[in-house]
Amino acid sequence: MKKSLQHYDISPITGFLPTEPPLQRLQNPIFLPWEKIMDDFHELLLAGKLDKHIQKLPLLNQTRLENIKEYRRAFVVLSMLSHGYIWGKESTEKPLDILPANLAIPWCAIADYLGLYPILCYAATVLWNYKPLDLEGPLDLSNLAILSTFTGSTDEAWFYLISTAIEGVGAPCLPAMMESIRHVNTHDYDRLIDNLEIIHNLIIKITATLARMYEKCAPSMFYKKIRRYYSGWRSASGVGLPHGLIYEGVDEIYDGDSEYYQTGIESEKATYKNEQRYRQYFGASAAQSSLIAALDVFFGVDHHPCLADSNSTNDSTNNSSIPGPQPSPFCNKKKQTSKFTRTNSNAYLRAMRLHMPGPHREFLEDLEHAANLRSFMLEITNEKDQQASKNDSSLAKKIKLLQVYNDCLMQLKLFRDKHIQIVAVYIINQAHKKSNSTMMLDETRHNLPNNVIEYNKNFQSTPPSSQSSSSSTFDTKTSNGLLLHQHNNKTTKTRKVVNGSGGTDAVSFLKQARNETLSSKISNPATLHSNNNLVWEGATTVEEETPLLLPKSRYRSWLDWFTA
Ligand code: HEM
Repeated sequence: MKKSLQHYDISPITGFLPTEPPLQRLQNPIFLPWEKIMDDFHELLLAGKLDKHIQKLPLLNQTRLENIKEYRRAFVVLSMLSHGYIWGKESTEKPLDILPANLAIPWCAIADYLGLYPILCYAATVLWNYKPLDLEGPLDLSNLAILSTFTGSTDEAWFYLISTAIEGVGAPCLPAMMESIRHVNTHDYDRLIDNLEIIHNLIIKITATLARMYEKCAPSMFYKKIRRYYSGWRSASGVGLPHGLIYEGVDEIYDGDSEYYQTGIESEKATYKNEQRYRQYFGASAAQSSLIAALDVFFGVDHHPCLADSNSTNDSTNNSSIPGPQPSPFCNKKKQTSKFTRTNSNAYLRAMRLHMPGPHREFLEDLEHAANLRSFMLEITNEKDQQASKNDSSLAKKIKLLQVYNDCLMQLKLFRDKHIQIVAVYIINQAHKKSNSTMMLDETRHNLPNNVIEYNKNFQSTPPSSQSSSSSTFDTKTSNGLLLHQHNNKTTKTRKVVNGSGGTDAVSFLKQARNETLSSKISNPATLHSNNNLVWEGATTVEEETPLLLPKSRYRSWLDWFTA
């Protein structure tokens, strides 16, 4: 890459976390009214008085913020205040759909400055929301504290800090990626292998950090108390914001952001047309982590459209959550116009990039162009009919390189496996517990946890992706086990989809991302012949863990695997 990591606001030491710890408080007395509410934030939420205090806030002039650290702190504060204001209501009350101007105006301006949307995001909860206990200490769980939370609980702090620690632990991946790109260009196999091994070990540490989620964040606490606060206002009819949110004083007529608008399904586009003053944004999600996205781009993991992209225009007709071997024609068409689709034609993941700080998003876009590892791997493994002795050193290096490349993908896949287990425990199981107990959908519609959307043939609302669902579609969905619960009888057909914070059909989407990681592995093209010679026969991608030097006949194609 031509530009340095620093150009993208990335540190070789701290990665996407800022080089200096985030500001704990805005010191300029002008901003005291914001910080004062933050001082009593949990208490005000608990007492149900946050909205009254917010309504009395003066409109502060955000142009008095002086540097990036202040802008980031202000963004964290306004994100917390705004989400507290919208989602802090008693569960029986309908959320307000207008954000008052004293929050909306500065929040939008600050978001603009940071290259973000005015909505809570990963940067606000994870990247700019921690303090190291010891300034000289490591950025890991032994040395991190949180700055702001909604509930004041250790569970919520831990939930954010796991991601902060992942960013800290995984930070050295970034210089190693840059090095690797250079070594691909110079065909320096040894150094390339060294750097890939570094990344491989770091992904193992990332997964180990993720697995510590269970230690201090209780699933029920997460599900019942924490999660509601970081919901967005897109596809939010189930939680009482069918049109989204009006940012008072910002846009009397909102004409929509074209890129964001492109990810909308037809019905939402109509909402934009008729209710132009409403904005709709996805809520916060660790899917907005630039680190995990960078690993995908670097290794060339292709993400395809899926059912979970209920916001993608083509997906309304595609009920399969299994990725096709190639991006759909829709995506190829989009590739010519959108800069986000080179390896990533999944509308939700693309939309998540729009919720990353501007420079980090720019980094991913440039990395899309610079990433050369996968094409290099395919190039060398596709060299056909190279015959060499078993001890040929260049062939041995190629085999080693292929092995370490595949091992990295395997670790990324194991990260996703662990993540899916966590989602099952923290969301799916919790949603099922909850729905088995009490819920009467039609009477308490907005009390529904925002991740369970129940579609019933007799209700007016229809599933986003299957308005003409046939029973076979329902059957396919039911095969997801925990994810979907289907109940059929003569008069009603109901299905429950457990959605992610972004409104996606969570487990199908996550499994797809996991499978796409695995299917990026490249089979070893070298076959050991009876004359003790290795023959390099040209590779295909593989979908299962396969030891090197297996005869090619033992590899299964994606199609075979799927059919099986
Ligand atoms: C209790 C902990 C967690 C839960 C319940 C959870 C839940 C989810 C859900 C439901 C999704 C689907 C999309 C969405 O709704 O946004 C998702 C996506 C994602 N999450 Fe998490 N998550 C958790 C922790 C983490 C952590 C710590 C990371 C690491 C930084 C992470 C990284 C991702 C990524 C990268 C995606 C996009 C899909 C993919 O690339 O595989 N998550 N998560």
